[in-house]
Amino acid sequence: MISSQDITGLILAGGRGSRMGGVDKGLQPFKGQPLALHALQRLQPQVGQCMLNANRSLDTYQGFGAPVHPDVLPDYAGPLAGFLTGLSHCTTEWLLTVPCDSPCFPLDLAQRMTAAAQQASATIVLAAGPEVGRDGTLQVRPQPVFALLHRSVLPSLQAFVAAGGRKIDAWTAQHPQALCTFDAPGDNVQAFANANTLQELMALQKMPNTAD
Ligand SMILES: Nc1nc2c(ncn2[C@@H]2O[C@H](COP(=O)(O)OP(=O)(O)OP(=O)(O)O)[C@@H](O)[C@H]2O)c(=O)[nH]1
Ligand SMILES: [Mg+2]
Repeated sequence: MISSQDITGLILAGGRGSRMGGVDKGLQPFKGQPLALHALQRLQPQVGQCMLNANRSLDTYQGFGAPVHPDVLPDYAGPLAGFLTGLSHCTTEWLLTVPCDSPCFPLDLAQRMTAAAQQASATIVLAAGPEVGRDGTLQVRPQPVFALLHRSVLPSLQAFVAAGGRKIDAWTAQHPQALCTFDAPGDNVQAFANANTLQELMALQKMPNTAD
């Protein structure tokens, strides 16, 4: 069994936030506290230790009480740059990533992701969960910024990004991987709701079933 102590949680807060007008998204308030702090507090009880990946306002992120690491790659290379940064600083067997802008993620994320890793003997597990499709219906889709990565995949990720690779699925496809689906009865259909714009963030705050 994989113990929670074998997992380092990583909050991804290193993006441009362009759809939010270029603000530092992790610092935008959600229910009275910064999004990234909210995500950190939701992940901390699930794992042995946590760290934050951010590229701006590093002093503010430092104040959240977990180590802060800016991207090891320049120029906002995307979420894989966050994965690479996290794996580069990870001293546990596993790294579990969550984005800062989906503050309602499952409280049993780590437990179910590690169970999926063991069941499939996978070195990479991606979450899958409901999302509102273009036709307005809920569809279960991969949520690839929610990733459980075994530390052994670091050299492969280094090589992939060094060759210019930026797409998460193109990289994960190179490894034994599993999908962990969060669509059981009782699972929150809003668990992976994502605030990319200020309007989406306001809507997320007003949703009734997003409380901890
Ligand atoms: N470290 C790092 N993380 C990133 C980067 N780009 C996106 N992310 C993170 O990946 C997750 C998903 O990002 P998006 O919401 O698609 O992108 P964003 O940059 O936050 O916002 P947009 O610029 O509006 O796309 C978020 O947690 C981001 O913080 C990057 O260049 N570096
Ligand atoms: Mg997003």
